Amino acid sequence: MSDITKIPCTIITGFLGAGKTTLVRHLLENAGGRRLAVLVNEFGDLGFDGSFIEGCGIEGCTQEDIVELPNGCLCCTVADDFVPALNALLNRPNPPEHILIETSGLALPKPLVRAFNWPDIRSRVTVDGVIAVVDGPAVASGAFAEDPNALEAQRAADTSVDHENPLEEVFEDQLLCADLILLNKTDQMAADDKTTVLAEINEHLPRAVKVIETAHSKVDPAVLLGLSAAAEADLDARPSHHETAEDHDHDDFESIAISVAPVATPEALVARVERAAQAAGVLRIKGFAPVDGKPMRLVVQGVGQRVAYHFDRPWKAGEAQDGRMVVIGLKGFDVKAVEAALHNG
Ligand SMILES: Nc1nc2c(ncn2[C@@H]2O[C@H](COP(=O)(O)OP(=O)(O)OP(=O)(O)O)[C@@H](O)[C@H]2O)c(=O)[nH]1
Repeated sequence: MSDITKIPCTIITGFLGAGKTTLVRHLLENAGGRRLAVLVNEFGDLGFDGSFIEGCGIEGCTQEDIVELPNGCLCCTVADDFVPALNALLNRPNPPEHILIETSGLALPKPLVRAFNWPDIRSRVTVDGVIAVVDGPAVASGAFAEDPNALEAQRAADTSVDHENPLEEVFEDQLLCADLILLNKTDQMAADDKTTVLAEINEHLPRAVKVIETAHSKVDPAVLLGLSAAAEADLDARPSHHETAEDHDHDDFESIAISVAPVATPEALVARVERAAQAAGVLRIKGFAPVDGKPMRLVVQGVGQRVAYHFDRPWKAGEAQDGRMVVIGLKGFDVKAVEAALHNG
């Protein structure tokens, strides 16, 4: 059980585009008066999810409650970024009652959980629970399944290779560390697919972990917060492909930011992003752009081949109306094709 004098932290993990930011927003909107703070970590170099959450307009949620840790992997920058950011939250005159940590979709959660044993913070915080958000349709489409041909080729080249593809490895690590799993985007899944995906998730789990089906990450906060898992004291129950932060680098993935010019209509940018998403190795595209004659900022994001858009907020006075898209992909993804698609349509 967790110590009630420690501030509970919930780690939200889940692959790129699974619905983590949507979940954080939902929890903030339904905090029921509880003082929440959010630490957001990004893989790409554009602080982004934080800006989505900041723009939420949720009552009681101020800019200082959202702390962004851009550029990289939380678990690898524990001393430099994570511990100081957490300490800054804890040292506030009115510290949060519960902290949500949204990890990058490519982060492995276990090293982050381990970081809660750092002397600086160990007596002050505890991991209340690790929540893994699963992109149901992506799993159903085989996005994380191992490619038998690739595996065979890898094995032939290197007998030490014990795992499948890097996507499956990250996906598995996130499930293996979870105290609770959200099977999300069920609004886009047929009943058969749900059964298959639930079976696939269960296959990966080393222990009994509850799976909740959700659409748009909607789940009662009372179910998610207050699990009292004290995960940092329970690391052995959470096997991982990478047991230490040193043991994992991010060589498997890379990201770039690309400037985009103002567009005439949202559909014009959506069409470009759809084409860019077809380039080999692309996993996630998201960003914003100005639309001719519109006072609002257009947000466009793609997960796999599915692209969505909305206007999130008015451009601020004096803010440069520069369009930028962040593209995350497997190492060596076809950057030229992505640039051509985003620039020329
Ligand atoms: N149809 C459907 N769309 C969803 C659902 N949950 C999230 N989305 C959409 O999926 C996209 C990605 O959602 P996010 O919440 O940004 O996902 P994320 O896990 O934070 O993404 P990264 O931070 O890039 O890893 C957005 O366009 C969401 O609106 C869902 O349950 N159903």
